[in-house]
Amino acid sequence: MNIAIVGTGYVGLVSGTCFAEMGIDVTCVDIDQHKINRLLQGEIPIYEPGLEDMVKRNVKAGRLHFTTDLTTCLNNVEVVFSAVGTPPDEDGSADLKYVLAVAKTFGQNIKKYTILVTKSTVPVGTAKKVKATIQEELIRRGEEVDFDVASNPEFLKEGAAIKDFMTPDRVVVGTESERARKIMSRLYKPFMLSGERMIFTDIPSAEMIKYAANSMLATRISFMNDIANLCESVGADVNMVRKGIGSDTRIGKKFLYAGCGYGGSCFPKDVKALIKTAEQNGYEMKVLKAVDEVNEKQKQILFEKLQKHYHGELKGRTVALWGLAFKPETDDMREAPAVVMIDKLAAAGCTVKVYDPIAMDECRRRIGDKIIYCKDMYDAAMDADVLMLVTEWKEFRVPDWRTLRKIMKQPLIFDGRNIYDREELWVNGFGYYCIG
Ligand SMILES: NC(=O)c1ccc[n+]([C@@H]2O[C@H](COP(=O)([O-])OP(=O)(O)OC[C@H]3O[C@@H](n4cnc5c(N)ncnc54)[C@H](O)[C@@H]3O)[C@@H](O)[C@H]2O)c1
Ligand SMILES: O=c1ccn([C@@H]2O[C@H](COP(=O)(O)OP(=O)(O)O[C@H]3O[C@H](CO)[C@@H](O)[C@H](O)[C@H]3O)[C@@H](O)[C@H]2O)c(=O)[nH]1
Repeated sequence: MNIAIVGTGYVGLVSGTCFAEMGIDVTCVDIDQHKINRLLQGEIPIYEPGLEDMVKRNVKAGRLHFTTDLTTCLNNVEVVFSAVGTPPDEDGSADLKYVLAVAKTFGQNIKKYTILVTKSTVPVGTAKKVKATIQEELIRRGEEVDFDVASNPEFLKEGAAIKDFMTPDRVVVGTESERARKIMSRLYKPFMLSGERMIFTDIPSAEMIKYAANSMLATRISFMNDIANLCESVGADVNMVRKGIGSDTRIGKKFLYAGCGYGGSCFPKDVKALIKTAEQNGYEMKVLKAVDEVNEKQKQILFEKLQKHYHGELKGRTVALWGLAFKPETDDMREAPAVVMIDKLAAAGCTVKVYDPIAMDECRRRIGDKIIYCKDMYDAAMDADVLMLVTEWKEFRVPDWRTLRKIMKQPLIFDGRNIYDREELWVNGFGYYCIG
């Protein structure tokens, strides 16, 4: 089977490579010539554990190709996945210009039955717009070519993307034709231990499932952040509360970790987009508005604690920041809490020394030279008044407390992900603040 995947970002490159791993012939297409050139030279433009080896293996096996030319490869494929970005518009709604541009090229060039599958996260009603765009182009050409559209939202998490794609909890496919459904079943068969994890729906439901899933997960996080803040006021321990409620199987253990806010390219934008979709349909998503508001505040909470500790006198302090990426195992800094923290610290007149195992280059690209980039975690902590942990990379979990106490100006830690043991830090002579 031959397929094309348009958009060679986190979703497109991972999905394409995983399909190729299953023996499918995949052409990955991107308009970014620089990105495609790098891929053609064997360079992987993003950091995702395990991806580089898998890309190389499949390129070598002749099953994975890269191009900027969607037009030509359309002649040879049965299915085209659209995995382009859907960034937030100024008003918070999803910007569909890239999705519709792909639909246009598809309509202008298909010569035989092909399915255009939207993998990007798009609001309900997008498939209709995609279909109308293709039909318009076919009318313009004066030709009739059979095609289908389908919705196949992606649920992978960055940092665990390959595992998530290879062994998905479920694959959701919204279709409106039996022919498309059969082809999609065949395509995903290698990933299914049993057919039960393949969920076929109508297209609007598939589009909604993606937003509802992300919104539910974001809701759990904001709820736990609210609980953590209350725990602090009443003298309860949020980690114990998490264990206590998570062991109720109706609640479950995952996505209950309090912290300095959720970031990334998905939760913040998808929560906002769903609020907007509701508004456009005359409905108010009260819960989600609160989820978003709690998260915006939560990203500032460590800074507020720091301000309180120093009675508002932050000017001239040196702060070491451990972690820049929005979560461990990725170089992605989109909507990362670290960005908010850096802005606040810099505006307050602090010197900020940062270290992240993978996201240093990405940070330089985004933030430039207003902060100091350090060669390792201890270099960042050297002569710092305070150490702030924002991203819970594994290498930060068991630091050498004795060394830290020696090299820091003051032994003071603000833990934005609750990874350290309060008692252990006190025994080692550190001042310790966490979430909750
Ligand atoms: N990042 C994630 O973890 C994740 C997970 C699930 C779903 N999603 C959704 O998937 C979509 C893609 O996300 P991403 O993080 O991979 O985005 P990304 O920004 O990493 O990649 C998008 C790619 O699309 C390319 N592109 C844009 N227009 C194009 C066109 N007309 N033709 C060819 N290429 C084009 C861009 O150059 C870019 O390389 C979004 O809708 C996102 O919400 C993302
Ligand atoms: O208990 C938790 C779990 C996560 N987070 C934060 O939430 C954000 C998002 O984390 P995660 O969901 O692991 O990463 P993403 O790659 O953004 O994945 C989400 O967004 C993707 C894009 O839509 C979906 O495909 C995934 O299913 C969904 O988990 C990060 O800042 C985490 O630090 C918490 O604060 N507490």
